Amino acid sequence: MLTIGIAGGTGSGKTTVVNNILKQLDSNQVNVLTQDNYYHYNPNLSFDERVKLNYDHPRSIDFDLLLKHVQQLKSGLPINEPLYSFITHSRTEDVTMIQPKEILIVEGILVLADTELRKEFDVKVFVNADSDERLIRRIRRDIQERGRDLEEVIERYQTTLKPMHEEFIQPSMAFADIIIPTMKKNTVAIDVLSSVIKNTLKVTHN
Ligand SMILES: Nc1ncnc2c1ncn2[C@@H]1O[C@H](COP(=O)(O)OP(=O)(O)O)[C@@H](O)[C@H]1O
Ligand SMILES: O=c1ccn([C@@H]2O[C@H](COP(=O)(O)O)[C@@H](O)[C@H]2O)c(=O)[nH]1
Repeated sequence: MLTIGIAGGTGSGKTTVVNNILKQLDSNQVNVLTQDNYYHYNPNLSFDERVKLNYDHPRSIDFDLLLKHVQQLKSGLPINEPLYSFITHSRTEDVTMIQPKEILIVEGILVLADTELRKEFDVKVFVNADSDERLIRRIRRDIQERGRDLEEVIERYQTTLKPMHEEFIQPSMAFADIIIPTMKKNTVAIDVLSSVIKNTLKVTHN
C-alpha cells in the first residue's frame, strides 16, 4: 500500500488538493482518512465547554486511534472510521467501515507533526498558503459550512489557531517531500503528485 500524508494549515486547501487528486485516480484504488474525524471524544463535556477547547493542539487529536487505523489498513484489515461533527464539536454515533485499498491518503493540519504517524507515510506533502489568505478562506467556510459567526472565528484564530499553527503546523513543513503552494489554483502540483502516485502503482504492479 502507498501511504501519503497531506498536512497544511487550516484553509490552506488540503481537502481541495485531495479532491483534485481523487479526480485523477480510480476511486476503487484510494482511501482517504481525515484527521478531523479523530478529535478526542468528549461526551462528558457540555456544548459550551466543548466550544472552548483548543482544537489546533496535537493533544486534541486521538493520534493513538488514527495510528492504529493506518497500521490496520496497511496490514490488510478493515477499520471503522469515526465521524466528527463540527456543528456539535463532537464525535457522532456513526462510523464508516473502510476496506484496505492500494492507496491511503491521510490528511489533516497535524498529520506531519506527529512523529509516529509521520513514520507511516511513503510520501509527505505540505499544502502551503499565506496566513491572511487562509484566514479569509476559514472565515468564509466556517460561516457558510460550519455554523460559526465572525466573532467566533476571529476569537479562535487569535487565541488558539494562530499560536498553534506557528508552534506545531508550519514547522512540520520541514518534514515534507513535496510542498504545494495554493495561493492560486495549482494544477501543475496536482498533476505532479498524481503522476508520482500512478508511477509508484505501476512499479508495484510490475
Ligand atoms: N487554490 C485555491 N485558491 C482559492 N481558493 C481555494 C484554493 N484551495 C482551496 N480554496 C478554498 O478555500 C477554502 C478552504 O479550502 P479547503 O480545501 O477546505 O482547506 P483545508 O482542508 O486545508 O482546511 C474552500 O472554500 C476552498 O474552496
Ligand atoms: O470542533 C471543532 C474541531 C475543529 N475545529 C477546527 O477545524 C480546523 C481543522 O480543520 P480543517 O478542515 O483543516 O480546516 C482546526 O483549525 C480547528 O480549529 C473547529 O472549529 N471545531
